[in-house]
This record gives sequence, C-alpha cells and structure tokens, in this order.
Amino acid sequence: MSKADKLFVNMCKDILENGYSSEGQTVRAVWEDGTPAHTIKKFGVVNRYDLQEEFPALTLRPTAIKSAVDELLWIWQKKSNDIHELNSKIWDEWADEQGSIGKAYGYQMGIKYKFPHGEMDQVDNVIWQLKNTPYSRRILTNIYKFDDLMEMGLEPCAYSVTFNVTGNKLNAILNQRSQDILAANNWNVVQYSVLVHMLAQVTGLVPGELVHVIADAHIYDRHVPIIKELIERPQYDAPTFSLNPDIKDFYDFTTDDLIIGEYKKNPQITNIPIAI
Ligand SMILES: Nc1nc(=O)c2c([nH]1)NC[C@@H]1CN(c3ccc(C(=O)N[C@@H](CCC(=O)O)C(=O)O)cc3)CN21
Ligand SMILES: O=c1ccn([C@H]2C[C@H](O)[C@@H](COP(=O)(O)O)O2)c(=O)[nH]1
Repeated sequence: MSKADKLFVNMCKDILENGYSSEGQTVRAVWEDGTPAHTIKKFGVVNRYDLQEEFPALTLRPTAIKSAVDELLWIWQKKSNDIHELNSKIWDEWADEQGSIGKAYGYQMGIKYKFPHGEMDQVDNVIWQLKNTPYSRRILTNIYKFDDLMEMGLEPCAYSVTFNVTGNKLNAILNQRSQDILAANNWNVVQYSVLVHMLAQVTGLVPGELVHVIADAHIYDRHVPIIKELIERPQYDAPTFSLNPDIKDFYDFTTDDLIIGEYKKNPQITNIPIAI
C-alpha cells in the first residue's frame, strides 16, 4: 500500500473534521464565475516522505508525474517564466498577454548572486555546495523576494527548499506558504521528490527524506465532495521510480529520463475546478 495515500487520507480527514472554515471572511481567490473560493484549512501541516522507502505518488487518483516534472524543470532548469516553454496549460490564467508570469518562480531561479565561490544563481549554488561542501547547513533556495512581489503573476507558494546531507543521504525541506490540497498537493510532493532524486544523482548522493511543511493546507469548498469520494477509494502500492543513470549533469535531465514502474491507480477525476 502506498504510504503517500495513507498520509494524504489522514491529512484530508483532519482538515475536514478539525479544519477552520473561511466562510464569512473576505478571501482573495475566486472561482471562474467570480464566486469567492472559500476553504477549510489546517495551519502548520508537516508531512515526511522517506524516498528510500517508496516514490510518494498517490494511487487514489493519477498524478501526472511527467507534467509535474515538466513544470519543475521549467522552474529549476530552464529558469523560465514564459508559459510557451511549459508543456501544460496550468499557468495560463496567471500569465500576461505575452505569456509571462513576471518575476516569479523560474525568473528568480535565474538571478545571479555573489558567493565566496563565484557569481551564480541559486540552483548552481545548491549544486556547487552539494558537491564541494555537502555537510554545510547553508544549502537552500528562497524565491520569496519582497522587492519583486508586485511584478509576480502569483506570489510563490512553494517558495523555499533547504537541503541537508546526512551521511550519504540528501534530504530536503520544502517550505510552502499555501497549498491547494486537491489540485496540487501530490503534484508538489512528486515534483520535489524527483528534484531530490535528480540532485542526489548528479552530486554522488542517494535520496533521503522529503519533509513538506505547509503553512495553510486547504481544501476549497467546491473540492470537498471530490475529496470525500477520493479518500474512500482503494489504495495500491506506489509505483517504483528511478532516473536514467547515464545523466551526470542536472541540466541534461528531461522528462524522458524518468523510469516509472507499473503505476496501478484509480480513475482520474476530470475537470477539477481551479480557484483563480
Ligand atoms: N487554486 C490554485 N491551485 C493551484 O494548485 C495552483 C494555482 N491556483 N495557481 C498556480 C499554480 C498552477 N497549479 C496547478 C494548476 C492546475 C493543475 C491541474 O489542473 N492539474 C490536473 C492535471 C494537469 C495535467 O495533467 O497537466 C490534475 O488533475 O491535478 C495543477 C497545478 C498549481 N497552482
Ligand atoms: O505550486 C503551487 C502553486 C499554487 N498552489 C495554490 C495554493 C493556493 O490555493 C493558490 C494560491 O493562492 P494564494 O491566495 O496566493 O495562497 O495556489 C499550490 O498549492 N501549489
């Protein structure tokens, strides 16, 4: 049985049973028809995934692993803010007429900073440190840049990753200020699990734990009936996962390098409404 499913089901039950409803409050997000998108939420959810134990893909419904990794590589490898360089349509609502999401996500990853070991961007700094000073406690990225918030299509939700090496294991903490549990929880978990696998492979380490810290873990009102049905579904074993072992440079990975074993899963839920 997938541990990721169990964790997801317990988290959803906790939000539904003990969560706090935003009904009566003024909220920013709206549905496509302009109705306020209310949520029920829990503050401060922390989920741990041991990547040695399993690849944490949900089997309750399919997670589009390749599309999720395509978005991850758009941010971490292409360092792009241009939706034309993304193969899915998930960012269309937040882009301007030119197709840019502004100074968000990939744009921030491409900014160069001065470090003792040279001038480079945040991704290259992480890779440099993992190769040269792996036991440093200063290996992290942070794209929540206050100077640029006004020019972002959406303020980053998954905004910081802290990497920490224990023995030969690469661990990571993903800090997320806000999480749409139905649309993006497993999407984000799969993305950052793959990132840990990729960075471990190119720095001579093995994947360890992913710790996902979510400040505001919410279920949107129109998602509640979907979540209630989802968590009653049968659970299967998570798929096996590995990467093409020939890739030695982070910038050479493509979604074709993901080796996903048999992925037994329940049917997809189509047309999930996304709050804007
Ligand atoms: N309300 C909201 N939720 C989000 O998850 C979200 C935002 N807004 N704004 C920006 C990005 C865009 N993200 C999204 C948006 C849509 C899907 C989505 O529709 N996922 C489909 C599969 C998509 C595919 O196969 O390519 C799904 O079934 O989960 C996922 C992430 C995550 N973010
Ligand atoms: O990677 C992502 C990006 C976005 N989200 C969700 C979380 C929220 O539901 C919305 C953003 O709205 P805010 O009012 O700015 O919090 O997008 C996500 O879960 N994962």
